[in-house]
Amino acid sequence: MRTLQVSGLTKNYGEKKALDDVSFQINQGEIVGLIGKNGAGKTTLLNCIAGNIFPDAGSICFENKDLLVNCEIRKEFGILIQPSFLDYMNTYDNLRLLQNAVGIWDKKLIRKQSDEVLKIVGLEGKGKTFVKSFSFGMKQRLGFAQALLNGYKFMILDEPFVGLDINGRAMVKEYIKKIVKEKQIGVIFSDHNLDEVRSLCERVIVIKDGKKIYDKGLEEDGQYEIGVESVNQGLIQAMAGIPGVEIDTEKSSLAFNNNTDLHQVIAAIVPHARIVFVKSSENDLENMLKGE
Ligand SMILES: Nc1ncnc2c1ncn2[C@@H]1O[C@H](COP(=O)(O)OP(=O)(O)OP(=O)(O)O)[C@@H](O)[C@H]1O
Repeated sequence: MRTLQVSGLTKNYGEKKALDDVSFQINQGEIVGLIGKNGAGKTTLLNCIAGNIFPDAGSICFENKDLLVNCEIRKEFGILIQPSFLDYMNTYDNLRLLQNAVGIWDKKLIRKQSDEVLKIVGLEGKGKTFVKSFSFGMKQRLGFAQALLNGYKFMILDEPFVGLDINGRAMVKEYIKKIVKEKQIGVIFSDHNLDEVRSLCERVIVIKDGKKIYDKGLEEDGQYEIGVESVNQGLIQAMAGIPGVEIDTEKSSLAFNNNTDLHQVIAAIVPHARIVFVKSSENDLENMLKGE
């Protein structure tokens, strides 16, 4: 299993604790969004995983191998963190350097792979253009192309949508979903916008002041639980007509998420059982981010 395991990650910059005992796991085929306000520690965390920063404590393992020792594993990671290019080289040459770094020297293969990723990111025909003439958004697209080139096993993307227009954002999202499905790689990406994150992933990690304060699947957000005095046959039959409602007879409760209409469920319960409580974790995440 290609699992990324981050344990007890801590990084200080002098007195400043940029990361404080952060632990989580990302499985293959999983896209995880990393959210937090400015200065929360997102880039530091991604840089530690990418090997650009050495943590003060903790471990990062991939496929059960310690990444802090086996650095070469990262050659097969697609990384987009503050993309940097050699401005005096053209697009092809910038991509070629990365391919050479992972041991690809075959010129035909290099050109084929480069043309493929340039097409994906909408820079088709720009292979011979010097990078210094690129706009910020075009550089961001090229940065994503670089990440795609080496993203065989895992992808680390720091604010991949910054500077991209609507088409660019849609392209990045579509392609991330596609490769995750096809190659079953894991992806962690950071962003400030919860809607953007929701549209791409199923799980969100929130960090605040270097600490992980939230780590849940988005489907767990917006859950309802209704307690009843007792679960009877009439209630079971009534709930059978409403998709998404799970009945726990032992706890005398019903659980469903916000895809199911709360009022419809309550109306269906009332003729059969007395409601004891209604609990909602609706939009925990949204509330938490507002409260930051
Ligand atoms: N090289 C550094 N030297 C000193 N402090 C640093 C350094 N890099 C980051 N920091 C501090 O560490 C904390 C975390 O920074 P980081 O860049 O990881 O946050 P972030 O969540 O990525 O922020 P943003 O959303 O603004 O990009 C911040 O307080 C920042 O000022």
